[in-house]
Amino acid sequence: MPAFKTLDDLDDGQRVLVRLDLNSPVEDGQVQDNRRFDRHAETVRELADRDFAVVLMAHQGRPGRDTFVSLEQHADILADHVGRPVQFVPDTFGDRAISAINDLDGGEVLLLENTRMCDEELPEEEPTVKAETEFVRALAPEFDAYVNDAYSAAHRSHASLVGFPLALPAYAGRVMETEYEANTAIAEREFDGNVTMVVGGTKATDVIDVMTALEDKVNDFLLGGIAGELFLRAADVPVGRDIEGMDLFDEQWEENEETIEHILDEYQTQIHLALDLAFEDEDGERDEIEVEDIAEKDRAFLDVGSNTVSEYAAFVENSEAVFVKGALGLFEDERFADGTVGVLEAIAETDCFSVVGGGDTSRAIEMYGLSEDDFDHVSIAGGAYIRALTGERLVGVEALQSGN
Ligand SMILES: Nc1ncnc2c1ncn2[C@@H]1O[C@H](COP(=O)(O)OP(=O)(O)OP(=O)(O)O)[C@@H](O)[C@H]1O
Ligand SMILES: O=C(O)[C@H](O)COP(=O)(O)O
Repeated sequence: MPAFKTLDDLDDGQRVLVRLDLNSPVEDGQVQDNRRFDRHAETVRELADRDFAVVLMAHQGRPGRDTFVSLEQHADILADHVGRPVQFVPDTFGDRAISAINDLDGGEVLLLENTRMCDEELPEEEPTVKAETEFVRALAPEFDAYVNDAYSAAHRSHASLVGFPLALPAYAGRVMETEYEANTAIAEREFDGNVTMVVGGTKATDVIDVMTALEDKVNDFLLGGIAGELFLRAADVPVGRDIEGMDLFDEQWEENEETIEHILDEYQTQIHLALDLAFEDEDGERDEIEVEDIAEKDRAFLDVGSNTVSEYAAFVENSEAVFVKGALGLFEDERFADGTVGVLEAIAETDCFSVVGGGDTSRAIEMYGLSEDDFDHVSIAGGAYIRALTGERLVGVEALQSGN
């Protein structure tokens, strides 16, 4: 059990400051609705129903990027999910924010402006330093308690995440609680049978870190995506050609070649590589080729093939627990979704303990009509999920734990 307090330990009707992670894709200035809103709405609704005056903090993007925008749109999207109005004030901790907080009654919800618009939020510093910022010192006296629900940002030592737990009694929100439990399961739980990990996606370094950290915990790694092709390359298969506009292979190969070759050599029996791969033929259709028939690096591969899916599905069926990190193909294009979706379907049909993580990969569940209920947990975390899998500590979680 996590050594942090939860909403069950909090008396109703108080004034609470709640950190969410509503960091979202932004297209042409429009904030895109996504699963983070839906998940956090549960925590917000519970607090409002219990008559708390609920003040929310969250971040969006990083200074200098197109995604660094106000949280005004987030308030409207969140209100739809919570089923209650969510007021918004374009201020982080100044007079306007304090006045809006003072005007808030029990059962009402207010969202403050993007925490990263406050200069003291971002530089990564020790919690004790963050607790002394004006940001924390101005807001904390307005509240009885601080709730952190932003598991997916818990790897950042920012003021809104690590400063407030030192200034107020601190509690974990419902998202924090469930994400923590599921994502640390691979490190902390003992499973009776086989533990399988599906690793794909575009980030070779992440995949390598996960495999190295979990070699004792995981019986079988099923590889796909760009990472899988880099491992095939290490096994002397001439693959890893980029599609136009993407530079996914050569740089990552140069950076990771030695480590990939070492891992392949060291953990041979645990590592399973694609048997066949899919590509786009001259007519724009999906076609497949056996890996052993690939003679030249003359085309880009965009998915694992159907024999690979069958083999990977068989591993899944014999597993006690399956963890997923990264997609097996370019699933956003329907022609190349078979690998990712086929393996997710196999997991959904099997009665194993399952966790699916990674912002992109978990999107495939929604896109292809799978039900989240068929998985034990679908994480809304990216960087924090990887860190949890590799056993790395999360400062935001530690700040909650040390306050108790
Ligand atoms: N063969 C391929 N060619 C091009 N893209 C691929 C291929 N295989 C997988 N991908 C892409 O990998 C992406 C997922 O990779 P990523 O490493 O970002 O994983 P994630 O765990 O879902 O995300 P994140 O870590 O960012 O939250 C998908 O968007 C998919 O299109
Ligand atoms: O979206 C995320 O993964 C988290 O909100 C962290 O965002 P960051 O990588 O910009 O700190």
